[in-house]
Amino acid sequence: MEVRARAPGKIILAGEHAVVHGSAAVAASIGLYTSVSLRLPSSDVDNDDTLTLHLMDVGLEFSWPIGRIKEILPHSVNNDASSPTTCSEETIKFILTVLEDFNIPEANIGIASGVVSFLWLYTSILGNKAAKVIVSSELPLGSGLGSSAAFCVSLSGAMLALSGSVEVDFDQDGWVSFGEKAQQLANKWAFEGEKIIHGKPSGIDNTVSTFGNLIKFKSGALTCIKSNMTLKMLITNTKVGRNTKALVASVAERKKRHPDAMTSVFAAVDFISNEFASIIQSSSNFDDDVTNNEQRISELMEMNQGLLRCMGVSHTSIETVLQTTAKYDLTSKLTGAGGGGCVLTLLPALLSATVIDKVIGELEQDGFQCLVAEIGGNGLEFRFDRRS
Ligand SMILES: Nc1ncnc2c1ncn2[C@@H]1O[C@H](COP(=O)(O)OP(=O)(O)O)[C@@H](O)[C@H]1O
Ligand SMILES: C[C@@](O)(CCOP(=O)(O)O)CC(=O)O
Ligand SMILES: [Mg+2]
Repeated sequence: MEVRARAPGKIILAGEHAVVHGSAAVAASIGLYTSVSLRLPSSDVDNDDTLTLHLMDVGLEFSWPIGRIKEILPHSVNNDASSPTTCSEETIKFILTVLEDFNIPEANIGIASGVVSFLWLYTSILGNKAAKVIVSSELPLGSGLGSSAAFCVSLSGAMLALSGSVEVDFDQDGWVSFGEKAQQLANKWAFEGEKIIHGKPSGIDNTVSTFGNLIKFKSGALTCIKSNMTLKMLITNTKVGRNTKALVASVAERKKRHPDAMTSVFAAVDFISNEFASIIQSSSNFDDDVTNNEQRISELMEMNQGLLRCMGVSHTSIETVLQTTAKYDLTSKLTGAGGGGCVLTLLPALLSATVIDKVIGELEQDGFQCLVAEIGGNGLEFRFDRRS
């Protein structure tokens, strides 16, 4: 039996980092997906009693005899897919030492936390069944577009679909969404996976990846944003690698050193995100309103970027993108954890295609990679392959 699941990446329009400290943030799913194929052996011939994980994006394959899985993660014998649990620091460290056997190349060392996350989710949701799992993604990894959340959400979705603990319709054709209860459970499990990769995630990335669309998120609570404003954002990948866990920890350290100043910074971000959400929610399609709203959004993005600088998460590559887009009177801000990664540039509705092509040309000349992605599409979906 084979199930496939896919979950989208995201952009954070306002409020990254501050959201970890209780401020509001606004995010949207994007039309780039991480996909998982999960196959349980259907016959004894198929069953070689191993759990295999193939990570296509980094060309790595991991395999464990089921007996070894029971030794490493004994909770797999008594797993309970319906109650998400946190992997302890001790267990994370232990699994990381077990992964040393695989000699993961230094360039891909960040992948180890993704593998720990996989093992935790798998053994918690499906116990110690043999299986072959393949993951591939359209998202750049470690670039601020939420690949870690899309990884955890798509894995949780595929695992839950075969766990017997949520209701799924095996007879539907094509990609289908889970029901509300299954979505909630997949989101909770994905959050547990994100904790292993991010350390202290806010939960915004897994939530927007699970439910899709445009959301406002504050202190774990989600508000769906209904908007008829066509928001067009250019996404520029600086291709400077960074790690969300380290950046989130560096902001927490800065908060410890300057609690009052940082609390004020986070409070300012809260106002920015709330205003951002209310502009896109209330917008009309009259040309004057669109231009006026775009100007307000552009100013909020500029202020948010300034505050992200105060948090210490900008980077020279990000500042270069900002300077290039400013030459064309366009406003940009980093998205996600910063420190490199991706930058968003607001593309006003009346901006000509010629100008857009020129900006993209100049950014690509500097060695950056530009993406134009659909904003606010579907969240987690699954499909069954009946041939297997
Ligand atoms: N397709 C994938 N294959 C393997 N690991 C992945 C994949 N997508 C995400 N990951 C895990 O997530 C990590 C990147 O997460 P993170 O630093 O939060 O950046 P972002 O979420 O912005 O892409 C990777 O180092 C890896 O552990
Ligand atoms: C910095 C943060 O706000 C977003 C991180 O996003 P990403 O992993 O860089 O895609 C952290 C979080 O909210 O968990
Ligand atoms: Mg991430």
